[in-house]
Amino acid sequence: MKIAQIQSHVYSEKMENLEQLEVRLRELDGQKPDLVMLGEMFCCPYETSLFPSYAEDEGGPVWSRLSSLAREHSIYLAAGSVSERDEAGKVYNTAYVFDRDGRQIAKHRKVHMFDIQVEGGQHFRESETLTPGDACTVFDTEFGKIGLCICFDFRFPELARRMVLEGARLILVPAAFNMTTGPAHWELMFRSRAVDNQCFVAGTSCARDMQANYVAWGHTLLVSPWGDVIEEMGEEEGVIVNTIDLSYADKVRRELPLLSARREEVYG
Ligand SMILES: O=C(O)CCC(=O)C(=O)O
Repeated sequence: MKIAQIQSHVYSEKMENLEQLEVRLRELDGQKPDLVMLGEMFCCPYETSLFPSYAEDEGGPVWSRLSSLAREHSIYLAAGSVSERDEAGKVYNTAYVFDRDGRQIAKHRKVHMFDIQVEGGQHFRESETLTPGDACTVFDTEFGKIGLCICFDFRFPELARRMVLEGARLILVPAAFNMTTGPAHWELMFRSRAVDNQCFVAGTSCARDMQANYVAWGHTLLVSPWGDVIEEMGEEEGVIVNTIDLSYADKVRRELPLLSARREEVYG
């Protein structure tokens, strides 16, 4: 499976982000990626006050464009996350995945709200304007099952474990760590989840913008089921493309049988 991760700049003009994505996808065509992945809130500046005004219904203009792009390029498009509004007017941080025909095959609403207050560091309160989702998301592809969650969700090992128990051998995490938690926990978290769950993990961030209200850490990365960083970017815009074989997760699980040796009765 060839996976491309796009670390893009976030423009405040929503549709400009889609235009840039189109350019990137055309550039990527020659490499024939199977799955293309984007960062968290890739078409909305990461600010709680902006989430409601950027929000669209499922099926709205951004959704439709993403679906068409997946079909035109014949790719699985894990379209980072976007701001979604439901019929009741509630707003969610939502990740959609489209298949090669542009059909939506997965939808994950961020379950854990990113409400933190680090003394002398990052403050953020997603719950000011967002509503949490309440589901664990795993979807099927021609390569097997893939798990999906959003940024802060991945700090909760229980969620990743559940995805893996439901068959995921790759977990996609559109994310946006910051200048406080990025250097401390970004790579550590991805490598820990990969090692514990013996699966590939792909974390895709937007590029760093020092002018933005919330400064993203960047460092889009891909980690193997053995915990090796296959590739990690810096903070700039760009794309990484890697070929992975999900059956490698089976090999690691056979050789170092952690998942099968669990003792649920002891853990309670
Ligand atoms: O967990 C972190 O440090 C960052 C989380 C975050 O930025 C998010 O959930 O969007």
